[in-house]
Amino acid sequence: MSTPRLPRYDAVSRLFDRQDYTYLPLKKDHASRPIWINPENGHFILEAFSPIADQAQDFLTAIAEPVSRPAHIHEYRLTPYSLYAAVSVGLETNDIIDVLNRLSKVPVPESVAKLIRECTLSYGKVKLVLKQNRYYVESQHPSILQRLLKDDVIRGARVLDSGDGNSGNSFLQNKAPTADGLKIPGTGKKAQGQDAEMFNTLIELDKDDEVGEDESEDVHSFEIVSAQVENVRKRCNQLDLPMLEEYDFRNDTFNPDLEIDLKPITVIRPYQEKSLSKMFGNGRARSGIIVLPCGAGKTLVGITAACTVKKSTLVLCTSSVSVMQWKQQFLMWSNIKESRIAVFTADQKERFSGDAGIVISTYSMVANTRQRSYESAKMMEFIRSREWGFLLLDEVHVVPAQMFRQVISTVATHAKLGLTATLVREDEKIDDLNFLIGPKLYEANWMDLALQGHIATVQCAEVWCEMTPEFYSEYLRETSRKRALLYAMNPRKVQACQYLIRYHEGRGDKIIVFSDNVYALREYALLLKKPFIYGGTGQTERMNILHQFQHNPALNTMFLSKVGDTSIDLPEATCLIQISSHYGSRRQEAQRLGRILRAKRRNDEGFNAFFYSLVSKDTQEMYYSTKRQQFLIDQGYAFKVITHLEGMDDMENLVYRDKASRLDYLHTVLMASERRRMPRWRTTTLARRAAGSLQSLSGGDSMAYMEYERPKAKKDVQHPLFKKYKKKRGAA
Ligand SMILES: Nc1ncnc2c1ncn2[C@@H]1O[C@H](COP(=O)(O)OP(=O)(O)OP(=O)(O)O)[C@@H](O)[C@H]1O
Repeated sequence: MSTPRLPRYDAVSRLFDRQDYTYLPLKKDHASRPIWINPENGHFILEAFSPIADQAQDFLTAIAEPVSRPAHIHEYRLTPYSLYAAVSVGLETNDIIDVLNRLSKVPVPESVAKLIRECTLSYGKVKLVLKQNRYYVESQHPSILQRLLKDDVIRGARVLDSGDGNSGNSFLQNKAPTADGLKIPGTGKKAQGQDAEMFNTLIELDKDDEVGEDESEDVHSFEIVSAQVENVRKRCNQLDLPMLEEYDFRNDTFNPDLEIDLKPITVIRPYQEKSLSKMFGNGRARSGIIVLPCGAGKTLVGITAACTVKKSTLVLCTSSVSVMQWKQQFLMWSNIKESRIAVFTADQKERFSGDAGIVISTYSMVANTRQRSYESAKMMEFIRSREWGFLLLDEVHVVPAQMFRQVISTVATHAKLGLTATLVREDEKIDDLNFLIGPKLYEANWMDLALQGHIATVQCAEVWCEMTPEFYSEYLRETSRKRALLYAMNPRKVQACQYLIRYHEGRGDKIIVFSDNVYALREYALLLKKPFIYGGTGQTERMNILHQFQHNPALNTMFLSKVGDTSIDLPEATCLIQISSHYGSRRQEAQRLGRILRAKRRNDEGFNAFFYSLVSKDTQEMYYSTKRQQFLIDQGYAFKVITHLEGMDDMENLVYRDKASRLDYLHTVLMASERRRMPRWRTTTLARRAAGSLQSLSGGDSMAYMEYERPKAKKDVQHPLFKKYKKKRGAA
């Protein structure tokens, strides 16, 4: 091996310190290649302005985790999970290294190639397939099955007389099913064609050799006892041979078919098609997670997947409001008969007619292990006693891993699809999803969808509001609990809110003002004479306000607590103002932005939606605000900082203009805090209490909404390859 060249030292070298990679030999034609590879940490930098950036982006999203994707330069990170996902959508070790080499300005560093080889050689080689209600461990590589059968646990789980004429001494040999006859657009030949095209352009692969490989080769398998599936899965993970889960739904004659198709008028969008092609690319249903921005139509993706599988489907959502929305969307997009859809919530316990159907419920209803009403217990028996073709899991990022385990062990299902907008990766619970549901199959780029007009273009701004001297001196004196109250109620912030509402109402916008703090929500709304909705608002009043907001031109602003973060589809809204928020939740920030991404007017010429975050200057809120924005910044949003709102101080009827009224107001705020007239509202406490009260009002009990500090990794749930990888990184 040749010795590595040393960095070239020049005038700017000191700025790069250990990140000086000028020693890496640039290829002659590097200018036409779009990727830089960091040999030390497996990060890729993509020049998003390159003519082949689109193809490169497709490829990088398939093999790596997007870290940050602003307009011109994108950053991706290679991880064992991302490589696991790459293999699960059909990419092979050599393809990955070859394509990377084609796209890279420098030869693929050996450290990176080694990681790819280590993580992918064994991944995807073993599949768990449920055929006619029997579980098979399947592989195209007999040697791998032999290796598995040397393991006591796996050998013990094997069915020795499978009853199909096979003695169990030799592997059952059969043909892998072909992808023909698959109906959803983009998952059949066309999607494979697109993939093939990309590969051909990039690596000039021989199509016959590579693309159709899976369809022509023999596969080998052995049957395992269904009660041992979980143990075998665990054991395979420990042996660095994780099993991919696939459902051969077209050959499943055991489970009755469900009559469901997309309506002819339903046209799915290209990115929805692409995400589904990752799931159904080889004619079977792969379990995994699809990540699409808020408002990009995850519901239709889930419905199209259900229309493809055409077997009994269980849909789980976070609240009873979502349950009703899913039902309505199934009826809107597909031709399913209403009698075939059943709803299972605290208020409704229906069953579908016929032998196949859809049940829509909440995670908490299905995971609940407490004493249940007679009706609920019967409904659970109905769910438990049958085999489900497809399990659709909505908003997987807010559901604790324990709840998933409960659900997954309760429901016998062949394929699982998780849907989410923000897969926050450093949370251990999110990591668990990879193995509880499956790998991430697809993640869309927010900016691309905005450019194509599928979601709105949003101008984001952080408005810095000076604390008034009275509030600030109180702030400096107080404990952190009261501090949070003071920066939320800062009179300059109230004024900014008043000003922005007036300005945007004047432009014809419909405005939602968000506050996590119910006390602040009420006070602001009452002062500015606008309606507000929070957990305690009755259903009739809530519906009335939402209806007025949508249809009454005289009502253009409403205040919403965190009950409005999800499950509220208000395409009329074009402007968001956030006055108080969870202290560091990037996820919540993204979900709030999601409320305006679906703006009806998004395709009007020059249309922009607006997202303002009001922050009290020189307080802790500034730190939390910066932290919250990180996810959106990584998606390419730029937050402008506004330090002065032009004309605000001269505005007619500006609240708290004089010192006396501000002192009065301060007194009221402090008194309110003392008397505990409001919910205890230190942010962490509020979050915990809200999980018990506000969410239960909307049927979302037990949802985890807070973002947690990264907990210590639990040894037993961590994939060994990941451990290995971490160890190596630590040692490096
Ligand atoms: N292919 C399509 N054609 C027309 N309209 C679509 C299509 N896909 C989605 N929509 C519309 O886009 C809007 C947003 O869809 P949906 O509510 O499923 O988004 P979402 O991704 O679930 O958002 P969130 O994460 O905020 O819940 C809906 O009004 C839906 O009807």
